[in-house]
Amino acid sequence: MIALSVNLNKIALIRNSREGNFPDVVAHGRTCLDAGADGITVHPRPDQRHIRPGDVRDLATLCAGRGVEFNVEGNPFAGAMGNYPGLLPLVLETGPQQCTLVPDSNEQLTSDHGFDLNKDGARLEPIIKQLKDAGVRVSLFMDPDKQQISLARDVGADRIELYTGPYAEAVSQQSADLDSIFAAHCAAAEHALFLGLGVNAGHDLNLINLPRYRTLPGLQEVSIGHALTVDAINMGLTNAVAAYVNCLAGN
Ligand SMILES: CC(=O)[C@@H](O)[C@H](O)COP(=O)(O)O
Ligand SMILES: NCC(=O)COP(=O)(O)O
Repeated sequence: MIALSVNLNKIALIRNSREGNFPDVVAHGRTCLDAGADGITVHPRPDQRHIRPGDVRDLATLCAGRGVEFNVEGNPFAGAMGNYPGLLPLVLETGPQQCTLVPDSNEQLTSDHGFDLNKDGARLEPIIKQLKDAGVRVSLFMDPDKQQISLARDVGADRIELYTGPYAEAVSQQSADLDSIFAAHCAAAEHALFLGLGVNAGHDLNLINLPRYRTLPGLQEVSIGHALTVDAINMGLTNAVAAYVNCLAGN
């Protein structure tokens, strides 16, 4: 079974376009879980363009109460900004089951690459240890590069999350490179499994590109937000979550 973790960033983005709490991010998280999602993902960014620290606290409480996985993503090097305390303090305070470390700069529109662990491995290692000592599973956002994935194991990660943006783009463009891109993801996943790492995946996955991606060897979890939120506009959130659950089950 491949777990579906629904990313609520885009619900928060709409909420932040007005004063007040509409739509309510926690209520939408509850609806996703009621509809069959296995967990919730958020990616707080220092500029608080969508998820705010208070959302992380409230969703941690929701997920703990439901006994489901809470996955907090972000850049561990970004530091505090305003009332954003920095990823590590927020994760250590809220105790999610999983923290996915992502090498984003504050200026990025969205995540667009995995870690270069030749560059960042040494400073990630103590952060990973601190998170694991606190009982938080650590996943690293990675490109499908076997040498880099070996380094992910060496710095102590539990899992990798394969960055699926280029795969999704190749599907949407009907690119001639699609088969080789997916083959590289499969080889990367096999390598991670061989090293004892778990395999997650995410970014721009949708109902069109997921049927193939779900066949990735050993895939444990996908986190999906943008496309699922757009689908929810058309079909409703409960139906959208159910569609993704069915798709992951191969139906
Ligand atoms: C790591 C990843 O691929 C997603 O978390 C993505 O970065 C979503 O973040 P935004 O919703 O800010 O684009
Ligand atoms: N980790 C990927 C994620 O949480 C969702 O990304 P997207 O579906 O919003 O592109």
